[in-house]
Amino acid sequence: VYFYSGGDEFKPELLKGKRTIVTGASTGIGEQMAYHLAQMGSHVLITARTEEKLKKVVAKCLELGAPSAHYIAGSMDDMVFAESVVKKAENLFGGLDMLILNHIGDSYYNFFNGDIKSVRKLMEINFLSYVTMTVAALPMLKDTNGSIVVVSSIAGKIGVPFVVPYSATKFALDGFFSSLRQEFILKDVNVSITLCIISFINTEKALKAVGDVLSYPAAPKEECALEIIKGGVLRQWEMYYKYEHTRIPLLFRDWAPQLLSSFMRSGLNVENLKGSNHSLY
Ligand SMILES: NC(=O)C1=CN([C@@H]2O[C@H](COP(=O)(O)OP(=O)(O)OC[C@H]3O[C@@H](n4cnc5c(N)ncnc54)[C@H](OP(=O)(O)O)[C@@H]3O)[C@@H](O)[C@H]2O)C=CC1
Ligand SMILES: CC(C)CCC[C@@H](C)[C@H]1CC[C@H]2[C@@H]3C(=O)C=C4C[C@@H](O)CC[C@]4(C)[C@H]3CC[C@]12C
Repeated sequence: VYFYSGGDEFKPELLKGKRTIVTGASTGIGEQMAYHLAQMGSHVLITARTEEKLKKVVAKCLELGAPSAHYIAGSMDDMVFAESVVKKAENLFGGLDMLILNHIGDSYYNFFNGDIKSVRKLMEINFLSYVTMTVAALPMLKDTNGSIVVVSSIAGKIGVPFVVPYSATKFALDGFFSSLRQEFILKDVNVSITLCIISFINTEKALKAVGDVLSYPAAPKEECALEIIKGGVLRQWEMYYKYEHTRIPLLFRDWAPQLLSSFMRSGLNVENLKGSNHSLY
């Protein structure tokens, strides 16, 4: 099994001339994915809310060698907007090879505050918009035997404290896309789905959010972005980054969940949590 499954090798040429969408690409891992794709010669359409940042990312993509780079600004809590991103790709490129779903709405790193409205909103941004874009892009992806890449988290596989609503949206993605993958196989739909399980990454937002609470190393966003793209191109069902911070905890999850839980809690400095968000308890 090891030898026969390890045969595929990633080559940057595989992305030359491919037409891609990257969501949440104004900052963080999404921005880095856009740069990698540009360097490898892909056409990119990026999206997020902040137009000024998107403009700068597009300019850098063109500098790096993207044959074309465009942006569309808007918020993913609006499903009409989510759909319009896919339509824009159709108008610009006349087709699509890879849909990279990466954006997330703002979420706090603290005890669950009991605010249901914000849970619903996060579900719309982090989950429903992914579903909406997938449905809209499916006809084009079927034509090209393309790929869907869904960026999730180790917090979408294991219950981690202080990210209650966020974790729920990421678990939902696993349920939806892993089930959909099975149906694609049954229906001979040759569109790959790669679920990305990633651990703590050094993006500005993440470092700011966890502050002094986590004594845990953050991995580099540039490398993470490249590994996500590789996973998508190689049509892997799941990709893990960093390997040791995702695969090993996942091994413990099913066999020693309480040991894993206590290990996770032991690395936290709860007294350093920001503000007083403890109203529910
Ligand atoms: N960083 C980490 O430690 C980890 C990250 N991940 C996952 O990696 C992915 C990228 O994370 P990361 O790079 O850290 O995130 P960032 O916070 O750096 O970037 C989030 C992106 O989403 C955009 N965005 C935010 N709100 C909305 C909205 N309402 N509508 C549309 N776009 C929006 C932001 O741009 P704008 O504000 O302009 O809209 C930005 O481009 C996410 O799926 C995350 O869950 C997983 C595990 C760990
Ligand atoms: C399994 C254990 C051994 C390791 C636990 C690692 C924990 C502490 C890591 C793994 C996933 C990480 C979170 C994440 O996925 C995304 C974000 C969004 C960002 O905007 C703010 C930071 C946040 C909440 C990360 C916080 C730290 C988390 C919980």
